[in-house]
This record gives sequence, structure tokens and C-alpha cells, in this order.
Amino acid sequence: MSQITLFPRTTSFSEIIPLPASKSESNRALVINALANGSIDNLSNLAEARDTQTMIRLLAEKGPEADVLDAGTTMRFLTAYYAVTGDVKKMTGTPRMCERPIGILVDALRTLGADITYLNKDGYPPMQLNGFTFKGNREISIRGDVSSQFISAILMVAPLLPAGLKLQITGALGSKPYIEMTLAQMKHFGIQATADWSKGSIEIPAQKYTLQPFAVESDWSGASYWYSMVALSPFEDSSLELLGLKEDSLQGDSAIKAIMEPLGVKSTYTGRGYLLTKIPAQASLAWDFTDCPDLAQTICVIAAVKDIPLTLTGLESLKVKETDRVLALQNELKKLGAALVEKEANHLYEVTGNFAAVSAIEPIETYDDHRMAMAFAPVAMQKEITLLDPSVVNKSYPSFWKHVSILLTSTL
Ligand SMILES: O=C(O)C1=C[C@@H](OP(=O)(O)O)[C@@H](O)[C@H](O)C1
Ligand SMILES: C=C(OP(=O)(O)O)C(=O)O
Repeated sequence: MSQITLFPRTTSFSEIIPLPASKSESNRALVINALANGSIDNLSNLAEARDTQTMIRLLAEKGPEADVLDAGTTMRFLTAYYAVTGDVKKMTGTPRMCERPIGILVDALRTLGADITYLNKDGYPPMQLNGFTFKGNREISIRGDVSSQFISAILMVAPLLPAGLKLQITGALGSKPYIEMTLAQMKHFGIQATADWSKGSIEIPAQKYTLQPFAVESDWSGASYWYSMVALSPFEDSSLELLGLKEDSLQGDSAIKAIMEPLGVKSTYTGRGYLLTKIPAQASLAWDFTDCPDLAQTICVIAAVKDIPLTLTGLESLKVKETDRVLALQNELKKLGAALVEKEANHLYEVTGNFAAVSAIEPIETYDDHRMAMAFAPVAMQKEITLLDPSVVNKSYPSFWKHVSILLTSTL
């Protein structure tokens, strides 16, 4: 297996990072644009992420099978897209994708009229989609605590349903900002929807998308690794400017601005992105990651290296992502002298660290998870670190190592 070793800097830095585009915004824009029969030229700054390139390829293909590889949004969004447009398609992906749940989405689509059969295990890909027959149903309820992607997937196809859709979210809702992002992008393409968050209901009448140009913003999840570089730099005058981020982002991971203030990074809008500078960090931090699960790994690593006691809630969905991220973090944080411990049955976790005691860091495993590689890379601001399978970053951020080389030397 290949690996990359990153070496610490001996000086401060003041650099510009050109950031990739958001795969979440890109994948929504691609599905909506396809539903509006638009040409891909309507969309600008689409992500280089493999998940987005896979979406582009599959939307252009007419074949009988859609292999989404390891892209969760691509699997969930295309399942709803093909189901409601009546395509006959086999949906499949990597072995891990076939362990990630999809039953909640399939049940909802079946209620609306989709003919879907599981090809292996009930509730999981692969599935065969066999067309759509409207059954007169416009009301569905859907659990919100496993993945918001099921809800986003249904919402995007809802305007095409003959009677529209009245969707009731049941139970706790995770990743809500991603649902708001979906509704905001649908609105951009002319769709009227009414969301009553106090009741967990969303109503979308039958209507047509109108074609609009759409420009994808830079990726706030990808930005988090650069916040970490600044936070972990031992030099007080280190700073980075991250390009292409907006003040009024559709992305919930823009919460990284608020999370990083107590961890020692100030964000200043520059008109073309954000300037990150160092400020004193707090002695401890508690954060709920229900709305921004993809930031949890970044923040755990920062807390471990800075030895800032961290209390985390809202990690439930981490177990069904690219890997079981809680387990992966528990294993790898040990190599930084830290521990991630579940404190109570109510899903409260704590990170405590002793990074100073670690003289040489064992190579970090990345578990086919881009965020494991990118979350641990900034540790190199303080100590040499080796990461296994570095190409894992291609899922969301193929130019990550090129951007890292702006700050750090490395050997592959
Ligand atoms: O809709 C989206 O673009 C995403 C939603 C989140 O997933 P869950 O809703 O499964 O938490 C997030 O973790 C993922 O990276 C992207
Ligand atoms: C969870 C992620 O992606 P997905 O669910 O789309 O595979 C992610 O990018 O961290």
C-alpha cells in the first residue's frame, strides 16, 4: 500500500489555498439540472471530487447499471432520480457502499410508486429499479436520524410527482443544513416549497424546474483541514487565505468558523474568501456535531494535538459513513497519545490527549475514508506523520496533497 510522509515546518507561513468546489452543492446542481433537462454548461465550478465526476458520468450514461463506487450522495440521489423518472437500472457500489443503509429511502420511494427489488440484502444496495407507477399517494413519512441524504434525494424529485409531495420527518433529524441546502438549490431553480421545521414537515406542489445558471461555492468541509493547519501551526503569525468561500454559504460546514474560534483560529471575510489567523485557544470545548458530522474528525485531531479536552455529541451517523468513523478515530487517535471514549449511553464522547508524550507517530490507517487522511495530515505542523493510502482523498478533494505541498514537504 502506498503512503505519504509529511515533515513539520520550521517557520511560519502566509499562503493562499485555492480550495476545491463543494461536492454536495455540485451533486445537487447536477441532479436538479438534469431534471430541468439542462445542459451541463449551465453549471460552473463543478467539483473535481470523484463523487461528482461519478455523478456526471452516470447521468450521461444510458446503460443498465449505475455503479456509484463509494459516493453516498450519488447512490441516494440517483436512486430517487432513476426511480421517479422510471428508468430501469441496477444500482450498485463498492463493498462498503453495499453496507451503507438505503432501506428508508427505498421504502419511501415504494410508497410513492417505485418498483425496487433488493438483489442481495434487504435494506442495502445492490438494488434493481424497475420503473414507476403512480399510486395516488402524495404523503410519506421518513426517519431523519440515519441519513439526511434520503430526504434530500426525495425532495429533489418531488416536483415531478403527479400530486407533489407532503413529507413528514419522524424522530431526531441529523444533518439538517444539508436538507436546507437542497431546498435552497431547488428554490434557485424555481421550485416553491414550504418547510415547517417545528413540525418536521415539508410540502412541495407538482411543478416544473426552470433552467438557471448555477455556480458552485468552494467546499467548507475541505476548508476545515486548512483551519486545522493554522490551529496546529506552532508559529503565532501563521495565516492562510482560503479562496472561493462565501459569507452567506448554503453549506452547514461553514459552522467551522464558529467551532474554530475557541480552538484558536479567527476567520475574516476578504471579499474573495476567508483569511484565517491565530488567536488564543480556550481551555476546553463541547460541541454538538448533529448538523455538521463531517467536521468531527478534523476537530477530534485538533483537540488531541493541542491537548484541549473535547466533549462531542451528535456522532450517531458517523458509524454508517465511508467507514465506522468513531471506531477509526478511536484506533488512530491512540497513535497521537489521545483517546476518544464514549462516556454514557446517550452518545456523549470525550477526547483527551497527551500528544507531548508521543515521540514517533505510528503510520495512520485511513480506512478508505478521505476524511481520515485529511483530518490527520495537519498533525505534521508539529510532528512528522505517515498516512497510508493517500489517494483516498480523491473522493472529495483530489488536489489535497498538491495544496498541502504549498505548506509542507513530503515524500510519497
Ligand atoms: O447531502 C449531502 O451532501 C451530505 C450529507 C451528509 O450525510 P448524512 O445526511 O448521511 O449525515 C454528509 O455527511 C455528506 O458528506 C454529504
Ligand atoms: C459522508 C460523506 O460522503 P457520502 O455520504 O456522500 O459518501 C463525506 O464526504 O464525508
